[in-house]
Amino acid sequence: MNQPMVRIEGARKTFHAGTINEVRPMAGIDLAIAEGSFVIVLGGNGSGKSTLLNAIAGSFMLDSGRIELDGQDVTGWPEHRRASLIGRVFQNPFSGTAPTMTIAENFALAAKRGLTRGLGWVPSRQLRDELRERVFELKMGLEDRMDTAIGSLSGGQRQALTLLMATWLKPRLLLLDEHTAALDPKSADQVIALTDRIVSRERLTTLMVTHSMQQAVNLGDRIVMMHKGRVLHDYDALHKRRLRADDLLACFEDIRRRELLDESAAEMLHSQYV
Ligand SMILES: Nc1ncnc2c1ncn2[C@@H]1O[C@H](COP(=O)(O)OP(=O)(O)OP(=O)(O)O)[C@@H](O)[C@H]1O
Repeated sequence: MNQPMVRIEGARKTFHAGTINEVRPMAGIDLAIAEGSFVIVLGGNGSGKSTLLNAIAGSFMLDSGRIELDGQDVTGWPEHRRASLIGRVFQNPFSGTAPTMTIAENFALAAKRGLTRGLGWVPSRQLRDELRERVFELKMGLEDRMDTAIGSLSGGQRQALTLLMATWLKPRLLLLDEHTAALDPKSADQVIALTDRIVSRERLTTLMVTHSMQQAVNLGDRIVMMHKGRVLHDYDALHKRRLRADDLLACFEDIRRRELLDESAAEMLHSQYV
């Protein structure tokens, strides 16, 4: 691999260390992601998927390890500095946009990201024209509603617009954290199709967290499977092409079976000493 877009080395993070609530969602992660790669991140609840994305985005500092983005060591960079390189979409469709502002105003703000001066939240003529074209492509009938407050739209419409906003300036890295999980099935399908279109058209380096095995087999060129704060499996494009949703389900069942065995072994050990 030439210089990867993301390089993570020996990343560790423990929350609430030394207390009864101690959790270790990053237990030593090494990962290199090539420019233009679309990586699906899978794993059970609490395996550390969102924490991985948050660590890259700089939502917290690592206990140890290093993160490089686009060839730069960003380990010590605060979140707002990394935001100039990263587009993010979260699970909650109400979190990525300003609800009382119109579609056009929200996009004017998105277009300002990374710039300190020059543009305000009043959209220019050029932005409006470009926006209308891109919103028309969504086929959600929103192109005539540019001056509607975003808060009055459905979750699916908002999430589609949030995705468009997050990718407007072609970020070096796109982070999608279960961005369709809160949507009804039809809207989720629409947003997934849009995701696929934008990511392939712009060749965006992308990490997408999902619980959907179907999305995992249909999208992207690599699957990273997390377990207990580590990368348990890493399937490259060749391997991924042969995978079916059933294979991934079987993999999850195997993890669960091993966990149950570990739990009962621990209980047996505990009962011998109590
Ligand atoms: N900022 C934080 N403070 C304290 N604990 C945290 C923090 N972020 C994550 N955790 C904990 O780390 C563990 C892993 O969380 P994470 O959200 O990364 O899991 P996940 O794999 O995304 O799970 P899910 O599929 O349920 O969303 C969980 O126990 C979570 O409570």
